Amino acid sequence: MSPAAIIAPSILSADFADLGNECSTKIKQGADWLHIDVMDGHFVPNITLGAPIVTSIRDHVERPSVKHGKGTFDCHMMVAEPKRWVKNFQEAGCDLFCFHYEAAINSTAAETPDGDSDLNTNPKEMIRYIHELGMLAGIAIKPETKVDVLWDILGSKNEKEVPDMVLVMTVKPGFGGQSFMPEPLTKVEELRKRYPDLNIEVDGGLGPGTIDQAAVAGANVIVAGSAVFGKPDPAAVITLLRDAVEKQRGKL
Ligand SMILES: O=C(CO)[C@H](O)[C@H](O)COP(=O)(O)O
Repeated sequence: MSPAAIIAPSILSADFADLGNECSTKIKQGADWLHIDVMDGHFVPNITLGAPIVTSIRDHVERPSVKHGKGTFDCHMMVAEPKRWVKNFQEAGCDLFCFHYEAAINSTAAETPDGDSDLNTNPKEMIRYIHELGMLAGIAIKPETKVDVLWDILGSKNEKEVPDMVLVMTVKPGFGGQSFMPEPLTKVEELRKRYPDLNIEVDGGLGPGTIDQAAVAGANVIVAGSAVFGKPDPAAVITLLRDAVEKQRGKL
């Protein structure tokens, strides 16, 4: 059976002028994690936020007391040079650092803000580095990236190099409010078949109309931005998303 449902509202659709309150309210309304979309204007054609904002919202949301627990900051790093920001985000209060496979393999520079210039951004090295800094590690793939690129990483004999979560994008990364792409769900199915215990996250266009397809495919970590923030009853949407996943797990 797949792991329990985890609902992670994407703050991309929050009121940024009231971000601390928006985040703490979503946790009170039943969210498990907060999905924090970090965009650098290079990896994706949009700019959002950096570590100082994560530090500010951390003051409003208690740190999880257990691994994967309530209040986990799931930082989705849509940045061209993810290794530069690992330490920076750990210090800011990030719990799960999720980088893009495509960025890691194409990254040429990895100088951190401290001047640490380790140029090795191989995905397994990245995962080890994130774990050494005490965070959970996630690896994300864009809709056009084949799932096969993950087999070597997920099959690593060194547990420090194995990710805690795989994120399968169901929209092109860059903007909230896009239409859900069903094609990437075949990747979720294959991941779930091979790795029954893996946390598999889907992100992009998820809401009441699309959650069932994602849940049937085997996703258990559900990111939803525009379907949750600014809606009249966010708690009801969060419950609906959770129930769809739990139904597939035979828990409802
Ligand atoms: O990573 C993202 C975009 O790159 C967002 O997290 C995602 O699109 C969520 O927004 P919505 O639920 O409105 O589609």
